[in-house]
Amino acid sequence: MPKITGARVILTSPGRNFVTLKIETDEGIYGLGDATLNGRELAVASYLTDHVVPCLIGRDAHRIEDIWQFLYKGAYWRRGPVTMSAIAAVDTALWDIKGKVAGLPVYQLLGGASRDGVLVYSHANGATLEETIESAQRSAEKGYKAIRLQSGVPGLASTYGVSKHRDFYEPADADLPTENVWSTSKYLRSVVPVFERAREVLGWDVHLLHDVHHRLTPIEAARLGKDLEPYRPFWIEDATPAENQANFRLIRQHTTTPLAVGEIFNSVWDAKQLIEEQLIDYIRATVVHAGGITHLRRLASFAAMHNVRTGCHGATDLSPVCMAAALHFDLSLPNFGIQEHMPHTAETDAVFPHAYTFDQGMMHPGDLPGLGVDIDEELAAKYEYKRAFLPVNRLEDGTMFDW
Ligand SMILES: O=C(O)[C@@H](O)[C@H](O)[C@H](O)CO
Ligand SMILES: [Mg+2]
Repeated sequence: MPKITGARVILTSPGRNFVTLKIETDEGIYGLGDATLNGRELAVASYLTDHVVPCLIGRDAHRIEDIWQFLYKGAYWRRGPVTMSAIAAVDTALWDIKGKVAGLPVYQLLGGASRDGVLVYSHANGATLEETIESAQRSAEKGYKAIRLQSGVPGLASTYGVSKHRDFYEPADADLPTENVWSTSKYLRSVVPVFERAREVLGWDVHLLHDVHHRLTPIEAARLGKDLEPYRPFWIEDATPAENQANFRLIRQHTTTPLAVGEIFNSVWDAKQLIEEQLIDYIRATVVHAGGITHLRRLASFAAMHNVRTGCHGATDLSPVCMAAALHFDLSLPNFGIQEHMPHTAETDAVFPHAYTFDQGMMHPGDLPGLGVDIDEELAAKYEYKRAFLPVNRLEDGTMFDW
């Protein structure tokens, strides 16, 4: 059995912050886990270094489930994004080690491939409708079969999903939170024209998605869902905040537009009612924020019983280590739906060399033993951690709102 001899946190910021856990064993094999919690990175780093690493030394690295239960039950204070991201990093690193010891890619340990490749969706952004459509056309030319459309809202200076950099949306770049201004009525008027134009230009063979980013009330979301029905969106995401899971009942009663939620969830318990009552179609939880591969499998199995498929979060606030883990998970899962794909910068890819590939709108985790992703520690050390926040949002009268 591989015995854990050391574990440490590696901070790096090749354009944005990433937290990585590296677990070493006496057999010279090591594993990696992503522990990045966008905007709160150091909290997870400390949780790992100060409270988790000392408990790992000397343990059998093969006992993934037991270590998961030890960290979850042993914390006493259960769940929450910091705790669950820390547990996820350990869990992911242990799957990586198990794969390397077995000489098999992680998806083989999860039951083997359930499909040839993983359908991914890209981001199309633009300050105006026309810019967004052009961005979507570039995605289609790259081979994407599914595209998320986010467009600037006429009358609002800036909004979620719209970037100053062409085709690349990266919100967490401010030393203190940037303040955006929001108007629901202006937004609601702007969405349908984007979908209408996208169908005219891109046709019907491509899946179109949209992220509402928790900004509507249930009745407003119901209206948007109905208005978008003629354009057959693949989903609308985070239509309303989900702390109160019953919120989704109202949306569901009014529209057949598929609903996705859960990138900010960290546990199966965050989605219990949503799944049991079949209030959603896609669950967005992913490896790093939802307790690792071990917990995400549990969530996906539960979802499968209620016709809910997965649609893992895959923005650039998750490192290539999480992306690799998500792809192994996606490939193996019977009730996989879609995977978000927001390519990392060349700087990030150089710090995290990886075996996963993109071809014609599909991704594959590759066949290297373990996760097939590494970290170049020398290069990583060149990019120092830099404090960064996500933006906040206020209504036009100054009221604090959901971002
Ligand atoms: O669906 C998404 O990719 C987004 O909601 C981002 O992950 C979020 O804004 C944090 O950067
Ligand atoms: Mg989202």
